[in-house]
Amino acid sequence: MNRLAVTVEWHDFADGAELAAALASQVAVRLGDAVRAGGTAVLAVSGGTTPVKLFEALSQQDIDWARVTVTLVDERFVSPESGRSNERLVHEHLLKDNAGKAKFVGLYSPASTAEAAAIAANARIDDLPRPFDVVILGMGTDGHTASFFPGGDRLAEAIDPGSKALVLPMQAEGAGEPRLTLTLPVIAEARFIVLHIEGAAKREVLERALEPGPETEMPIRAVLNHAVTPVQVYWA
Ligand SMILES: O=C(O)[C@H](O)[C@@H](O)[C@H](O)[C@H](O)COP(=O)(O)O
Repeated sequence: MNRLAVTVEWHDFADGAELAAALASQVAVRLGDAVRAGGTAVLAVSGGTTPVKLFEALSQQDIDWARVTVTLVDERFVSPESGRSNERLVHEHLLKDNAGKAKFVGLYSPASTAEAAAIAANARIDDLPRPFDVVILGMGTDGHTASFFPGGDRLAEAIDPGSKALVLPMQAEGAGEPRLTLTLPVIAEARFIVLHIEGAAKREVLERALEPGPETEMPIRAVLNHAVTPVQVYWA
């Protein structure tokens, strides 16, 4: 495996609340700087259960949210009304209060198949300024991030650093519904990449992923190996 220079910077916290406050403040600084420098900023967030406290803390940050576009790292191919929808999660916990002024670009659209929805999402992501300013990733205990699931039907393309696609559909044993995911290049090129994980089990999984091994076995390795900036690990 071509192991590039992997740099991670650890930021450890006593608990999730302390982590959420610190990370929300750091993300707000980065977004504020980006807006002052270029007029706009793009933040891509992941779903799941871990980021809820972070989203709540972010929604209170006092920055020029009207110039920020929030998008998703990945999405379940379900309607935004579904309890499984990341778009719904972001609307409920992040796009409110101060952050209610932000624009939102989702990955889901009511297409007949995840493939068709991915093509539509690809066009929407292509319309956004890149590289993104901030990308916040989660990780599963199987070593997946985004919807880069081990055994995923489109995993090879999704983690190909030369992928021309920006969004791909993904089906995998551990994924539940069909997924829509940003591809590796969109994530790896971001100006500030955060990996937000909580608990001892996920820390052990990440430490194993930092050892040499196939990216297809622990797809978080694809981000660790190709990120253009040090991956900021926020752990509690
Ligand atoms: O849509 C999703 O599920 C996420 O984008 C996914 O990549 C998530 O970050 C991990 O599965 C961790 O999820 P938890 O935070 O729920 O452990």
